[in-house]
Amino acid sequence: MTRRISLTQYLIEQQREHGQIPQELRLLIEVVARACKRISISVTKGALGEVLGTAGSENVQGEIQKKLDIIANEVLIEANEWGGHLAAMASEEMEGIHVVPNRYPQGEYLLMFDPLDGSSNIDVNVSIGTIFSVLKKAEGGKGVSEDDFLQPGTAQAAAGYCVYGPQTTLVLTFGQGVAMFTLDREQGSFVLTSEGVKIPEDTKEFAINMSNMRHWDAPVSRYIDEALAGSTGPRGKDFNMRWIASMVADVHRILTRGGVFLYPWDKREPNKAGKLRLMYEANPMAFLVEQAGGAATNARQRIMDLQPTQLHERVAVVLGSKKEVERVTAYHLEAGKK
Ligand SMILES: O=P(O)(O)OC[C@H]1O[C@](O)(COP(=O)(O)O)[C@@H](O)[C@@H]1O
Ligand SMILES: [Mg+2]
Ligand SMILES: [Mg+2]
Repeated sequence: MTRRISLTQYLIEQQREHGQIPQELRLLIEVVARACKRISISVTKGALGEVLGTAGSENVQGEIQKKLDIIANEVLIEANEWGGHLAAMASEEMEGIHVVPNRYPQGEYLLMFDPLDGSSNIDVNVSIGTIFSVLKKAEGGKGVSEDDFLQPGTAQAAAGYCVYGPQTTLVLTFGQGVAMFTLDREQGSFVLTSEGVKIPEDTKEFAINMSNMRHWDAPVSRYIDEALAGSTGPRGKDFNMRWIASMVADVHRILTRGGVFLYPWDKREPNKAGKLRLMYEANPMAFLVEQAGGAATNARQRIMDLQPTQLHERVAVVLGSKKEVERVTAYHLEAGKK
């Protein structure tokens, strides 16, 4: 039975008793959690809060922005910029970095986020979320620039997400395991509901957008064909499929009961490494999944080892139950081509 302590208590415990997190980082996570609470309130209001629908603008990736994409981005920036823990922020929804204005105290951390993940699910009342990753600015050097953000996932000081579903759940790692907190709406606080989260090594459940099948690379088709062949095929067991189309909700299911998630490179846009973003989606999720005993690759290499070359870099993603991720990766390495 998990101890029912608040997020604040948990963080203080990590800081004081286990010496795992510096005070600045603890306070930063508290602010992010507060912002997620505010986003959760907006999400829950739905049509009543006039937060549904498109905003009539495009983000830097050329994607139509939903009202909630913009609201969530603003909430995260406003909540974090005056706290004194950050040097700068970067978001999927903004072209350049957002440097903490001079009027506020400057900190040494860098915060990256996908303010609203699963945008296509907002209007249809399906789970969506916020994904975030924290890096530390390298010591020395004046000011802060985009280059400071270009650190591999292994450098993350913390990562997490908040999923806005039937429950609002905050999931966190500082590199010492994964903890989950459920929002108690009456108390207005996140309460620890699961510690030492572990993803089973084996699974019988995969998540992939099957409508892209004709565009897949041969190793992806091989893996899915074998799974679909079920108990009479080479895998000797029946597989189930799930695709929520909110990475945050698909990863939450995998952290909860196992499974494998794939958003592979495909032939639609051959020059694009993948659909998902390395800094705002893949790295934080890879950190969480590895901390829960799973694995995360771009179908060839460990995601967290990749050296980013640009803020909005895309990447192919295979993550979840370790043995399945190893299998998909091995099929790609065997094939030896993209
Ligand atoms: O439309 P598709 O191909 O199902 O893609 C769904 C994927 O796109 C995403 O929605 C991309 O994230 P955003 O909504 O933040 O742009 C992922 O959450 C999800 O896994
Ligand atoms: Mg996203
Ligand atoms: Mg998004």
